Amino acid sequence: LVSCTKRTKTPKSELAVCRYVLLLAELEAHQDAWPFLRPVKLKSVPGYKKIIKKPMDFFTIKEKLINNMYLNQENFVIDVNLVFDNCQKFNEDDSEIGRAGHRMKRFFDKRWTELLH
Ligand SMILES: Cn1cc(C(=O)NCCN2CCCC2)ccc1=O
Repeated sequence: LVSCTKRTKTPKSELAVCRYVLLLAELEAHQDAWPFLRPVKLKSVPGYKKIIKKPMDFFTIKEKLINNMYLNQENFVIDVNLVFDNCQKFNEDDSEIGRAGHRMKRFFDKRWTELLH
């Protein structure tokens, strides 16, 4: 993984990876992150496997980040939004996990915009 703490000038793409690492750490530390920290256990959540075609979670995103699988920033945002879109598809808005998903999405959108400027 790039050294995010190195003070020398790093190429644009390495700065982007640092932005993702920082943002992902903030998502994982959020109090409403608990439903999204690990892959949903397909055996213990009835219907999830059938309804959600592309499961995604913060831990999987971190793995992909560490294995340098995000060639451009769009793919990182696509996976983060997949977490929230899956959540909205599977959970009622007025449910514990549904509300957590909306709060996490609002938080992400705000921080992503702030980090871009
Ligand atoms: C995102 N999402 C997550 C779940 C879920 O059950 N997550 C496990 C929550 N664990 C319980 C103890 C520790 C964390 C179900 C539906 C869904 O859309």
